[in-house]
Amino acid sequence: MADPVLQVAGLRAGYGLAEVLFGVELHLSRGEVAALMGRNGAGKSTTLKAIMGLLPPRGGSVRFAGEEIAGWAPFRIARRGLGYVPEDRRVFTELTVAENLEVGRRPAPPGHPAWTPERLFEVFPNLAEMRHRRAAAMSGGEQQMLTIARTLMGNPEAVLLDEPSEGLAPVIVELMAEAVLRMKQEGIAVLVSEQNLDFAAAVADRALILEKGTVRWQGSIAALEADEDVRRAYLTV
Ligand SMILES: Nc1ncnc2c1ncn2[C@@H]1O[C@H](COP(=O)(O)OP(=O)(O)OP(=O)(O)O)[C@@H](O)[C@H]1O
Repeated sequence: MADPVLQVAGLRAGYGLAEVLFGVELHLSRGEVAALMGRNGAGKSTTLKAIMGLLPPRGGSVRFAGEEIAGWAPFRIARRGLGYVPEDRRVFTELTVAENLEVGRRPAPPGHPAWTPERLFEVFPNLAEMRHRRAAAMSGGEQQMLTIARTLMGNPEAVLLDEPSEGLAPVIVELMAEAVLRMKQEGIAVLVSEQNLDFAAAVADRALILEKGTVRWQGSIAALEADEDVRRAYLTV
């Protein structure tokens, strides 16, 4: 396994009395895109929230860039270099696109070129056209793009992306896929929760399939595409 930036072992989490994750095991290598797949309710969002500290892990280990981060507060994890883009867009609706980007600005680690709005506007050309528009006047897909761009302004080493393609128009889904590939080119590792195999195949090197809070299958996207039994057993087809 090539130098994992993120290594999760035996991760358990839940809500109140409900146990949802039963020992999730996964790793993400530097500069790799991996798709966390599985049906509704399998535990994809919960896994990302538990890694990010938004839901305190009840057990297990989360190592990020060589440090144990399980139990850390989310802001501290974000500052350490792990970005998180939730399913529900989190933009400041009263601020413009450019202002939203400034809110996310944090210094880059030594030796890494910092993201600037100009570089981000190359990755997200549709945002460039609306840089002075208030976020309230953007579509859901555009707001989702802006949330990703703002996360990149924090110069993360790795990003957790929760269901980026869900409910978006096909043309925006394509832009989203391009943005994820561009992040990979820039050396950012991405763990993307995704139900859509086409989107996963477009962006990811590898897939992990969750069912009932544990990883049941993992392998290359090509292996997943070739294995109808696995897709039928664990994915919505
Ligand atoms: N805030 C919450 N309180 C209680 N139970 C929750 C909460 N959020 C999620 N769950 C439960 O945890 C389980 C896993 O949900 P999770 O959202 O992680 O699944 P998912 O794989 O991301 O699916 P989806 O695509 O539906 O988001 C489900 O049974 C869900 O009902």
